[in-house]
Amino acid sequence: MSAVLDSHLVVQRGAFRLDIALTIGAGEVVALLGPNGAGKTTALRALAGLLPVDAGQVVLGGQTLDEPSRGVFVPADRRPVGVVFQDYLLFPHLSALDNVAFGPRRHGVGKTAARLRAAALLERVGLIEQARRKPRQLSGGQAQRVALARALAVDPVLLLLDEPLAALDARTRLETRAELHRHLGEQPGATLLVTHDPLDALVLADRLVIIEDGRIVQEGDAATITAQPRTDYVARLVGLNLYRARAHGHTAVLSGGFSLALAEALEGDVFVAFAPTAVALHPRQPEGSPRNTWPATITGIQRHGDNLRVQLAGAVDAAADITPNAAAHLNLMPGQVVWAAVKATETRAYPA
Ligand SMILES: Nc1ncnc2c1ncn2[C@@H]1O[C@H](COP(=O)(O)OP(=O)(O)OP(=O)(O)O)[C@@H](O)[C@H]1O
Repeated sequence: MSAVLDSHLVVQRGAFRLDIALTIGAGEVVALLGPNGAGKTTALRALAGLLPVDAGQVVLGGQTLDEPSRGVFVPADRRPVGVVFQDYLLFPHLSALDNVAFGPRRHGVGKTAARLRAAALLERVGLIEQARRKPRQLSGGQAQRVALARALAVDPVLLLLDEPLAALDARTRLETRAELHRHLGEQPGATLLVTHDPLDALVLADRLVIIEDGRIVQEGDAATITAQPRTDYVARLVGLNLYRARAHGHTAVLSGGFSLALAEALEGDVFVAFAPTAVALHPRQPEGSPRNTWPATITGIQRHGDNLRVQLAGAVDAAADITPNAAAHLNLMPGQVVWAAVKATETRAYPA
């Protein structure tokens, strides 16, 4: 796959430094994920041309848009880039149609042609009936679709989506996510999606790029990342308990000194991971089983889908998912001490 976007973004903002290489192919959707303050918005603004890079370069479709060492900088409104911001930023005084026609008009398209193009795009996102409405007369999901139509109206070589579903309620989000998936499938250019939501990333993106503190910590397809997370943030993202340890054969010694029995034999520095559903809770130490067991204090209990997620502090800090039925049996409460157990066969270990 040839790269449509070929960039190395170096941006210094006070003490924070973003330094990432980002390449996206034709028709490819990449999700940029990371904790608060990791630099996602900074990367997006640099690509949009709202913030120049301090070093590196942005090359899009073979055209250099930003390269400080050569004195090249193409401003935002002359870049073939469409942006959907988190809060949509539609012009409140313009109709849905004129909001969508705005981009083509700025790119020099005549009024009639721009409005025809806008109507075709509103048709495509299923909003032609609402074409004359002002943004305040649209629902959140409809405004999101107008924002997408507006971003697509300039035939972007690069489409940037900043938390495009964040403002929607759960139900609308589900429908809009599926619809967005369909539109992104038809988008011939490169797409970068910035999100906090792992589900958005898994549904919408071909590849995930995870950044922490301005650096890429892991990238790849969802299956690879889910199977082998390499940081705490990534582990929480994919819903796993993750530990650094030193392995010797079937035993891994965690940094706190606790020994875990592993299913596979390894040597040296490793990651050990297991799912919260693999952690069983018992009122007393379970007897005569080949399990890893340790006493733990309950520090929190939250709803998690149909189950309860129990946070445990102890020799191994972990999250455990248990059914409401099991929780009622155990009469679980924060502060209570229970025994946690994980079978060796439920653990996954891989070299660090
Ligand atoms: N104008 C600024 N001047 C100095 N530092 C800034 C400025 N804007 C942002 N930063 C810093 O840059 C870092 C990255 O911020 P950025 O908004 O890119 O992160 P983010 O990953 O988008 O976070 P969030 O998920 O919270 O939106 C943060 O540490 C932030 O404090």
